[in-house]
Amino acid sequence: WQSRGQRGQLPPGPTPLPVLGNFLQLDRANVIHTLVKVSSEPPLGQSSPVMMLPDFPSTSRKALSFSIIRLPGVVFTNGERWKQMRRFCLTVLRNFGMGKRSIEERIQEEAQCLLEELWKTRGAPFDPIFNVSRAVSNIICSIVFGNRFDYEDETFITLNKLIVERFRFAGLPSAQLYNSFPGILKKIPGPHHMGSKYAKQIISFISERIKMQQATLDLNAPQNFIDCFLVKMEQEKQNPATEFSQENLVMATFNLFFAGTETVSTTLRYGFLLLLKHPRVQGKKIHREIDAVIGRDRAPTAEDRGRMPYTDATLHEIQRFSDILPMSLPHTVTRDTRFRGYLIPQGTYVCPLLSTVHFDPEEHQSPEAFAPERFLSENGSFKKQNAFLPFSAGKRVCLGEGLARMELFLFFTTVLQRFALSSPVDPQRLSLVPDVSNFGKVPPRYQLCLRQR
Ligand code: HEM
Repeated sequence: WQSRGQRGQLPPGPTPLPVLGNFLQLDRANVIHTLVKVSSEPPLGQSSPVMMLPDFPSTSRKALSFSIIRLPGVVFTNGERWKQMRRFCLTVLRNFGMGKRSIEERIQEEAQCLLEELWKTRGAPFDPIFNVSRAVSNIICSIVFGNRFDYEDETFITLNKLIVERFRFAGLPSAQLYNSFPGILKKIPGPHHMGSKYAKQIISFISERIKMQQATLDLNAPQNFIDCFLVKMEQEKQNPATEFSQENLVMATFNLFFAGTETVSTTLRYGFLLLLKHPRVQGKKIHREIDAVIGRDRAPTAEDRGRMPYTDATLHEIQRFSDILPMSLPHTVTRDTRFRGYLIPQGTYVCPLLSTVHFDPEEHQSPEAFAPERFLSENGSFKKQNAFLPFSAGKRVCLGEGLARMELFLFFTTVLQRFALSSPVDPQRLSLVPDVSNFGKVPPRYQLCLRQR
């Protein structure tokens, strides 16, 4: 109440309750729905929609800004630490992409391993969740750990399950409740602790790997992200202000491993589901384009994308429609900021709603429909859309965008080059309603059948 009265220039939002803030006004099964709805209702006397700031209880807002600034790693950090971590991660990703085996070749090889796995299904219905996530995960694993894992490796299977569950958990009401009242809920047992339990297990695996690599490190020949970080730690060990610490190593590795696995695999899973729901897109158009441009005798390459406008448009539409990070990641306003005539005070915790971009009816005709054609011009060439920000924008834009785009294209076309996808149930009955939609948007589980082409 105080801040509203004092400033009088804050963006409008629903009236918060004492202690609870706006918590009870959120549709907890679909938080994004509430946020998008409120953000698109223009306030009295204004014609343009305004960003709405959900009022979480003030204690948690403080706690969130505080923890965001202090967490180690690259994703949930700010200032000098973020600058150094981001620069380092980008350099390593780039260098490993230019090594003797490029990232493109690694993805092509992994896509062949995925095909072998898929062949084993012999047309029977299966849930693609872990086949896809293990293949995708192996790419970031080869960059951060320096090796891929066998799909049957027990540790790898467990890690992938943990990542899937951790991402899903972030979208559940219990995670939301925990974020809103961390001080109290930390002390009370219950399912809201599952998120940190999953994260701790992944972190413990990473810490073990680091120890192993530390023991065998050749300072003159670093082989992967962890090695490069260890070399940097050694070089900076006399610098008391260094950001190249053990803690940042563990969390930056966790950030890359997690972000590099779950995002791409969730998008692909949503993509295959959308193709089942819309057989016309797959059969007539994508298969035809793959046959015309790539044929059946060689593997797809990143270069093919430029000559495959329909497939490119479909991948863009899959990313727009699946909108897997509808609130992007949390940001903090670093100084008092004027926005459309309102004042957002320094230190305010804000979530850019990427959903309002992807489902903006003024930018996309019938935004609820899946229509790759919206990314095509009249003559059939690829048409860029401004209202397309799955990787967000600005200084904090996704660090793995280039890698993600290459993975999406190569995994998608390699699978579709060899298989026709079909659903064991009538496509009309397939649901596209996300399993959870909050921090992350997760597609419902479904069964898929593959027929060799
Ligand atoms: C389809 C795949 C992906 C999508 C949709 C996606 C989306 C995003 C979004 C929306 C952000 C937040 C940007 C912001 O704060 O404004 C982000 C950040 C980030 N992503 Fe991705 N991402 C994807 C794949 C990847 C991959 C493969 C990696 C691994 C290399 C990765 C690593 C990161 C990291 C480290 C950040 C934090 C960057 C920073 O804070 O400076 N992402 N991503």
